[in-house]
Amino acid sequence: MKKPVILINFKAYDTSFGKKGVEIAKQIEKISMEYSTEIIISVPPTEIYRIASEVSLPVFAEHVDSNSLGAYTGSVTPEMVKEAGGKGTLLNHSERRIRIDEIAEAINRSRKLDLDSVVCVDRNELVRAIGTLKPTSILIEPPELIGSGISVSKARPEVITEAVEQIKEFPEVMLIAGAGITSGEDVATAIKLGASGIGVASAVMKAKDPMRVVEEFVRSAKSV
Ligand SMILES: O=C[C@H](O)COP(=O)(O)O
Repeated sequence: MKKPVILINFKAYDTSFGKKGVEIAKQIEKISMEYSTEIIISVPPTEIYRIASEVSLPVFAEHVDSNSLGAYTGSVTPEMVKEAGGKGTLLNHSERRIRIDEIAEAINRSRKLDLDSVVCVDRNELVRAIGTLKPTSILIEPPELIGSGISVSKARPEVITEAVEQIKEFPEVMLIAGAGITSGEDVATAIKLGASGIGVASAVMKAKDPMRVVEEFVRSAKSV
């Protein structure tokens, strides 16, 4: 993962899958190329293969299961993500919590497969505990701000600065901030507060013109 990290989580909006999902991914790819900036997208499991085949962006899973291969109906494992063309995974998103032992197992399996892991936490108290597991990155998101349009950068800047302090114990782990990121200013503020980048969903996936939004985010991230 490269700084500034811009991670766009597709979630499960009506724009997140099928032709619309591919279309948004292609628009994001255009901006990524134009600005020579890596943009990571995390997509639903059904879309990993399709989107990874259509664009050159790093495609992440929104979640993986940590069970081993075998008789586990419905599971999506790191091995499957890798085979589908994925480059990494989100873990423990507020909308998809998993246990700490599952997080640890998923990080280790991902690492062995050369997949990046981005572990979401909802509060500063968890940064150290997750940092010791050495994921590629920790994404801190106060849950009450997710999807609110009120950004963590403006409403809870102390969450970012505290997490940035705590992550210093783990120099190989990056700290990303998310929740309610809506404007270029939100992106720039998060980075100025010390974050390595941002995670975002609704401002892009629900936008009338996602390209315009992504372009504004990238320009702001690069301007800091
Ligand atoms: O994974 C992304 C986060 O949950 C942020 O979502 P949001 O940008 O809609 O607030």
